[in-house]
Amino acid sequence: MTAAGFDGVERRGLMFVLSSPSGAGKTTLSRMLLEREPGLKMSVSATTRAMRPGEVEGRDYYFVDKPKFEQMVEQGELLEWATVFDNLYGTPRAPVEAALSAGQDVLFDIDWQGTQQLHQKASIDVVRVFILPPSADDLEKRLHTRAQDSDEVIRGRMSRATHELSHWAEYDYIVVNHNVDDAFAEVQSILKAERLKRERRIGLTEFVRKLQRQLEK
Ligand SMILES: Nc1nc2c(ncn2[C@@H]2O[C@H](COP(=O)(O)OP(=O)(O)O)[C@@H](O)[C@H]2O)c(=O)[nH]1
Ligand SMILES: Nc1ncnc2c1ncn2[C@@H]1O[C@H](COP(=O)(O)OP(=O)(O)O)[C@@H](O)[C@H]1O
Repeated sequence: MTAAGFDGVERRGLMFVLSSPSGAGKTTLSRMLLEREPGLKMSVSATTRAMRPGEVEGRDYYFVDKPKFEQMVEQGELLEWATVFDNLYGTPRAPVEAALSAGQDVLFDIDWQGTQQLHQKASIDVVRVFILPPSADDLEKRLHTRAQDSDEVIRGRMSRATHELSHWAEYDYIVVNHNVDDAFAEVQSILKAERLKRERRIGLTEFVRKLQRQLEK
């Protein structure tokens, strides 16, 4: 699980989690991060929910039926899984392990239940970021603007938002998504700072020893 940083110091890969009430902007911010941050790979979840217009199999989700999802659970293929809005969602284990061992960081768009499970399994490698909408009105407007869910589904998502929101204090960082560029800059700063943390940079001892030898000459 190692990656060379830009300064050549080897470090462990990290698991970068974005959670929020539905519609607060996780998907938007994830796409921006993936475009601009080399070395970051998206964990594509499996879900039993229906595909939305514009979604692509294998890019947004692996769309599976319930028996297939249950089989994945039984065979230990999921790193974590949970029921959200009456559908099942889970993180396939193999791609995450492969990315981390190839020295990549992995980005997760998962809910608080999945975040808790990941944190129990790999706490020091998990960075948890919670995205808040500026107001309930903005959240509702964003769900309508996205225009991908029926009014009934949007009502369900709004009522679940209160529940998702109640878990905000379990996260390491909180970003309020007023303006997408500002929110993105904040999320990107968190990733950059976390990549520099001493305890992840397992190559530091060797690097500093080398510096000391150079100074002693
Ligand atoms: N625990 C868990 N939650 C997931 C996973 N994939 C997606 N979710 C969460 O499921 C919720 C619903 O996702 P989705 O149906 O795509 O709607 P969205 O909230 O508008 O993005 C969101 O809170 C996601 O973060 C997963 O693999 N595990
Ligand atoms: N800062 C923002 N201001 C206005 N609209 C936004 C902002 N961030 C995201 N949106 C829009 O809100 C809708 C929901 O965002 P999305 O990223 O799909 O949320 P989530 O993945 O959290 O459900 C999308 O139409 C997106 O373009």
